Amino acid sequence: MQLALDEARKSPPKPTNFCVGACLVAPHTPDGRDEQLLATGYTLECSGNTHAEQCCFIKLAQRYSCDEQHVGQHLPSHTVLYTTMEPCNKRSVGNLPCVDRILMLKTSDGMQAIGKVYVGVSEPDTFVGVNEGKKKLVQAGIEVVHVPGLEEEILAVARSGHPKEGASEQHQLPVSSGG
Ligand SMILES: Nc1nc(=O)c(N)c(NC[C@H](O)[C@H](O)[C@H](O)COP(=O)(O)O)[nH]1
Ligand SMILES: [Zn+2]
Repeated sequence: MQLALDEARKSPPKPTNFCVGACLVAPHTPDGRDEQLLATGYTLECSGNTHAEQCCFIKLAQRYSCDEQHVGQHLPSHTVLYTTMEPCNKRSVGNLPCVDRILMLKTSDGMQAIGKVYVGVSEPDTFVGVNEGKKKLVQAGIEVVHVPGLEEEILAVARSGHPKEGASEQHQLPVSSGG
């Protein structure tokens, strides 16, 4: 999760979303395959209003010269996604939520390419209320695991573009005395 947090710190702060970081990892296997970092991503890394998880998939699609929805065929089985904030389930108009992007990634034998998602924090209800995404992932057989211990740092980075608590009072314009 630390690597994902390091990625999140690279995201340009904005008041209208969170700075999130993600990475895709092929875990080591009993038959000796070493753990391998497949891709990293952070919010707004790729052009457009892109999310961290989405950037991982975009970069892999570029690497494999395929469409984003076919990236799954190039992923080893049981690929793991680390994301500092749980994948979104609702986006602004015209953007596919990251939960749906994860679910569409299938291996060549039709299995979910991503088998496990580690999240640093649940999504605060700042923008979209309750994020129902975890349920959809679990229903598809994807394990969602909360990694405790970095919540404060993750949220501080995520909100780095948001107005500071109480800041609004300091910048209130003096009320004109009419006239
Ligand atoms: N998991 C996750 N990764 C990200 O990279 C990111 N920026 C968010 N943020 C969630 C937040 O709810 C949405 O950013 C707002 O709802 C605005 O939605 P848009 O991003 O404009 O579609 N969540
Ligand atoms: Zn998202």
